[in-house]
Amino acid sequence: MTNPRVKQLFEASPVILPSLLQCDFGNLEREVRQLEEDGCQGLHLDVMDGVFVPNISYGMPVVDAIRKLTDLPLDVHLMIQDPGKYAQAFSDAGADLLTFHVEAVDEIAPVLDNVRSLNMGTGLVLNPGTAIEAVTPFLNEIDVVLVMSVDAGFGGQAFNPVALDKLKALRAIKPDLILEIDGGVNLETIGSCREAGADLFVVGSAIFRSSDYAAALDRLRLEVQRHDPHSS
Ligand SMILES: O=C(CO)[C@@H](O)[C@H](O)COP(=O)(O)O
Ligand SMILES: [Co+2]
Repeated sequence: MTNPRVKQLFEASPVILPSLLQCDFGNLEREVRQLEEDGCQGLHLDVMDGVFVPNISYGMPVVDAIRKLTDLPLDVHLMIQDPGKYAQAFSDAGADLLTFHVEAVDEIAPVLDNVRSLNMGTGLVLNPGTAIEAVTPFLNEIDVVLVMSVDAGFGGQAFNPVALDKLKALRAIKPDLILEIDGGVNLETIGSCREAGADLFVVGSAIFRSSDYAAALDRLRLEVQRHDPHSS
């Protein structure tokens, strides 16, 4: 891994990554500063195109604006058709780690090559209905598998435990793989995600629906610690 911010993010794991989808975009700078002050070590940015998923969020200009506000690693989750077409633009906008859905491409390998050649970390994403066999042929070529615990497209959905079996299976296949979980991760579900092997925890509602982000983050971090599979 040569991208220094991605290296920094992985070295800090286990890490909670706030998903900005539900932040106050009218006060983006204040939101980012608050998360920095609260000790966040990376940000998760959800890009939706209204085609691959039935929702539209934001694109390169917002990633670029966030890049100008912070040096934190930016984990960009592409929920778009034809992600390879936009890899250069997201690199230019300041993405550090670029993940895309296996369901969104016909041929995975050329898109991975493209992302890697742009010096971003690379990751493949699996929706709850997609089996891990869709990513297993690529595990030596990627940095992260992002396991969705909701169908991609919206924040605030309920956690689907099918993700836990996938995390466990992937961890068993490749013990040093970085595993990310996204969707419905909250105080009730984050412990089981850690036990199943997750390193990066994307959290939207459980932070942004709280009036005190710092307290919400502290409770989540404590729960991750309590369920660390490496501690006795
Ligand atoms: O990728 C997505 C949704 O498609 C996410 O990153 C959500 O934004 C997470 O939000 P919560 O499920 O934690 O509310
Ligand atoms: Co996401």
